[in-house]
Amino acid sequence: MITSISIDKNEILKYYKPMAVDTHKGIQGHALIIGGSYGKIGAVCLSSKAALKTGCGLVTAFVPKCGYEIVQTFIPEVMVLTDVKKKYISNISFEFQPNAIGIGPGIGQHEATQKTFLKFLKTNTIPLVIDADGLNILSQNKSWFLLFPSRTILTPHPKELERLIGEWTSEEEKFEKTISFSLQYNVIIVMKGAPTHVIDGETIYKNRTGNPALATAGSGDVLKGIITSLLAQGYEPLQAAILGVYLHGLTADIALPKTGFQSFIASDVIDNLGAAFLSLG
Ligand SMILES: NC(=O)C1=CN([C@@H]2O[C@H](COP(=O)(O)OP(=O)(O)OC[C@H]3O[C@@H](n4cnc5c(N)ncnc54)[C@H](OP(=O)(O)O)[C@@H]3O)[C@@H](O)[C@H]2O)[C@@H](O)CC1
Ligand SMILES: Nc1ncnc2c1ncn2[C@@H]1O[C@H](COP(=O)(O)OP(=O)(O)O)[C@@H](O)[C@H]1O
Ligand SMILES: [Mg+2]
Repeated sequence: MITSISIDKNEILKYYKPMAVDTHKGIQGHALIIGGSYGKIGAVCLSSKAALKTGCGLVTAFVPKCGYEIVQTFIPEVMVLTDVKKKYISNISFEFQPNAIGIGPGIGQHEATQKTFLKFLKTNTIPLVIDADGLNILSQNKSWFLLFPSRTILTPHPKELERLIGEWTSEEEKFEKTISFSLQYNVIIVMKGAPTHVIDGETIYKNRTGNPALATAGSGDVLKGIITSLLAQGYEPLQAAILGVYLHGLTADIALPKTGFQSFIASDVIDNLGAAFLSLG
């Protein structure tokens, strides 16, 4: 039976954990953001900065070599690992244990990237968020769906969703197909849109924050960083998805009187995360 729940402040306060007084960066969670390709390193910069500004203690970005100085300069608080290739990722490898991994922003669909993504999926056991070209690669290789770790979070926009589940002819059918996908693979689907819905099997969570100011390049990359950060901090995957979309939308609601719809950009999401957290009390 389908259940519908609103994502509002009441719902969020069931999950939200203020930071403990005696915490330190070592227990605040370490997020790994894997992505980027020549011309799309910005997606990783936005995602990584959003992850740090959402409260995880450490963030590492894994990018092709051309991204090294870009990420280090954009956000020195983030650590950077590089692939052997200059313009795209060909061999995902890291020698530490992150608490959550977000993969996909700006990663492209180079054949070598697809290969290393498959190898990564076969061995990875760390909580995972997949976005953007990570989803597009999967859509081209549907047998890989069986490799999702249980409770993986997928964050498709409508076009990415269509590539994953196929076309729909009505809103009702879109929800039916997304629910079936979530049940079949035991994944949580953040169906981005206006508004965004989080689908966990037959439970549909409808977000109540956000506005058209979010229709701007990179705002999904930022959302992915926020959700990965919450996952790294120990939130359950469903809680991380719900709290993430709520905070993301709230930043746009808070900023709107200052920026208007048109001049709000993805960095404004990041800049308003502090105010969004403060509004939770
Ligand atoms: N600064 C950077 O480095 C940035 C890097 N980025 C990276 O670029 C990569 C490609 O990502 P992408 O989403 O731009 O391309 P893609 O998957 O072809 O989808 C585009 C098509 O989807 C549709 N569509 C989208 N939203 C929709 C909606 N709400 N409602 C309905 N339809 C919607 C729309 O289709 P149309 O309506 O035109 O048919 C549109 O043409 C990815 O890795 C990402 O991380 C970007 O994040 C930007 C900043
Ligand atoms: N009109 C709108 N109202 C509310 N949220 C929106 C609107 N348009 C876009 N968004 C949000 O902005 C984000 C866009 O994500 P995405 O398309 O992946 O952007 P990008 O790939 O450029 O980072 C999603 O979270 C989506 O829900
Ligand atoms: Mg996107």
